[in-house]
Amino acid sequence: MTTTVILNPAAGRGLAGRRRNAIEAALRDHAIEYEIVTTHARGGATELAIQAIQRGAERVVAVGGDGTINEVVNGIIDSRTGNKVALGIIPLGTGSDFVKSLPGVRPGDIAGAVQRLASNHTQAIDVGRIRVTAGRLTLQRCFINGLGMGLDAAVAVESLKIKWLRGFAVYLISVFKALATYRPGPMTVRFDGQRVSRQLFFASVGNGRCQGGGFWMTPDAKLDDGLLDLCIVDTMPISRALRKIPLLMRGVHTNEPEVTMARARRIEVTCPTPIPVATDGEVIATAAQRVEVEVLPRAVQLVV
Ligand SMILES: Nc1ncnc2c1ncn2[C@@H]1O[C@H](COP(=O)(O)OP(=O)(O)OP(=O)(O)O)[C@@H](O)[C@H]1O
Repeated sequence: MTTTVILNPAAGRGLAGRRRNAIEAALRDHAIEYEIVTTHARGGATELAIQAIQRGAERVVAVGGDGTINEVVNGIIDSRTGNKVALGIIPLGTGSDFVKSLPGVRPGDIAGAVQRLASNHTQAIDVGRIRVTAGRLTLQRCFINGLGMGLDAAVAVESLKIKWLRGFAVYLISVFKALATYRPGPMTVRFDGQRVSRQLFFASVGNGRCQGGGFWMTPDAKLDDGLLDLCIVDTMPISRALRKIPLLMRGVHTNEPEVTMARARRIEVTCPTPIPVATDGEVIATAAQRVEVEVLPRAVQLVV
C-alpha cells in the first residue's frame, strides 16, 4: 500500500513539526512504507494530497490539526477518489476536535495513530460541502468536522490573533473576546423544509460532535448517518451567554430555550448583515451573505 504522510509543521503551535522524528520512527517500527512531505503554507496540504494521489498514493495521512485534515479531505474530494484513497490521521493539532468523535482515538497519541495505520481498518464517513457567497465572490469547499456561521466563526477569527497560548485556553479567551465584540444580526436558516428566521448568535453545523477546541455543539452527531447536525443559538444577554458556556463544554445545552437542534441533508443560511464563516476551525470568509450546505454521504474512507 502506498502511503503519503502530509505533515503540517505549524500545527499544534509547532508540536507536529517537533514530533516528526517520533512519527517516522513509529512508522518504521510498524514496517509501513511511506513517503513524507511537509506543508509550507496555508492551503498547501490540499495541493500535496492531490499530487500524492496523482502519483498513485492509496492512503493519505494528515499530521496536524483539523485544518490540516480539512485540507487533505479537500484534496481527496477534488481528486474524486474518496472511495479509493483512504484518509489517515495523526492528530497533533491545538484542538484536534474531529478525532474526539472517534472512539478510542486520543489527540497527541502518535503510537495509537500509527497502530491504526498498520491495522488499516477503514470506515466510510460523511463529508459536508458548502458554497459561500460573499458579495460577488463564491467559494466551494468541504468540511469533515464542523461549520461555524456567526459568533462561533468569530471565535475562530479571534483565536488566530492569540499567539502566546496553547490548547483550550486559546479558544476560551477567544470566546470571551468574540462575545464582547460580535454584533449579531438577523439570520434565516432553512433546512430540509423547515425555517428559523430571527436574530441569532450562530448556526453551527456538525458532522462530528465537538468544535472550537472543546465545545460539544452537536453531541449526538454521527459521522456516517448521511446527515448533518445543526445547532442554532438565539441571541441573549452576554451575562446569560456566559452561564451557558459550561453547558456547551459538556454538550448538555440541547434543551435550553435559546437552542434549536436539528438534522438535515441540506441547509441554507442567508443574512443581510454579513457573517464570518469557518470550516473545521479555519476562517474561510469574514463577510458571507449566503451559505449553502449539503452532505456528501460516506464520501471518504477513514482509517479507524
Ligand atoms: N508550513 C506552514 N506554516 C505555517 N502555517 C501552515 C503551514 N502549513 C499549514 N499551515 C496552516 O496552519 C494552520 C493550522 O493547522 P491545523 O488546523 O492543522 O493546526 P491547529 O490549528 O494547531 O489545530 P486545530 O485546528 O485542530 O486546533 C492551517 O491554517 C494551515 O493551513
